[in-house]
Amino acid sequence: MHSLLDKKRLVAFDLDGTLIDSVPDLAAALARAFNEEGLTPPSVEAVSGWVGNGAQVLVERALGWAFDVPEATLDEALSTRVYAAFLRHYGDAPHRLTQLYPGVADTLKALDQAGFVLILITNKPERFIAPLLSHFAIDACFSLRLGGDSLARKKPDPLPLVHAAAHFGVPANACVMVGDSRHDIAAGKAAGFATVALTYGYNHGEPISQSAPDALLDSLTELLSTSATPTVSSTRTAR
Ligand SMILES: O=C(O)COP(=O)(O)O
Ligand SMILES: [Mg+2]
Repeated sequence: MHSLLDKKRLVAFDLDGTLIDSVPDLAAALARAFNEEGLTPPSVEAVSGWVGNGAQVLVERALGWAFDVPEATLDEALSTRVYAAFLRHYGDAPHRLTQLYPGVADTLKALDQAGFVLILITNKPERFIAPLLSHFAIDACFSLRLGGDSLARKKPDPLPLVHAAAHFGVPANACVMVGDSRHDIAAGKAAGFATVALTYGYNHGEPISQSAPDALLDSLTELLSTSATPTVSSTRTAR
């Protein structure tokens, strides 16, 4: 196991950009919603820069781009309509193009078998969690699943993390947050969790190292390998 997991009991995982590469389906649903309004859909790459603060913010960022206006000045009726259409289209096809990142299923199973409490904390609406986890056959690993609308506040607020730790009676210093975006690392630090960042996900186009996580990994499988000898990734950790 990675040394960061020493004496840890609970590991919280982010979903989009950490366990699954979901942007192709998010972009496809957005494209359908935009087409219904006669709007030009954004590229998949643009969408990857807007993921991280939940579905509603994603739609607002996309509309802000389409009209070249600040999101706060968007027409409310249009935003509401496009958001509803996006939810409908995404719900129809949440895993047509989406893929599990390499090594994810085996890593989760190994951590589960090693006795860690595994939980999922995503900013995605809760309704999409179950179909995605069951499609990729990783649902049984998680003892708790929280979406962006499950509690009063979502990441970067620490509330879902604090809630999960309290739910299982695990002190924060025995918990780890694993994610791909600055919102995961900010929430983890604010909750008193150790933080692990993945370099391959979506972080608004910025290197996640800027968030100074406790560990920076290029693959989730590195959680299973001992880090007693510093690796290329772990030497980057402290910055
Ligand atoms: O829905 C989003 O914007 C991001 O979801 P995540 O928290 O699983 O990365
Ligand atoms: Mg993410």
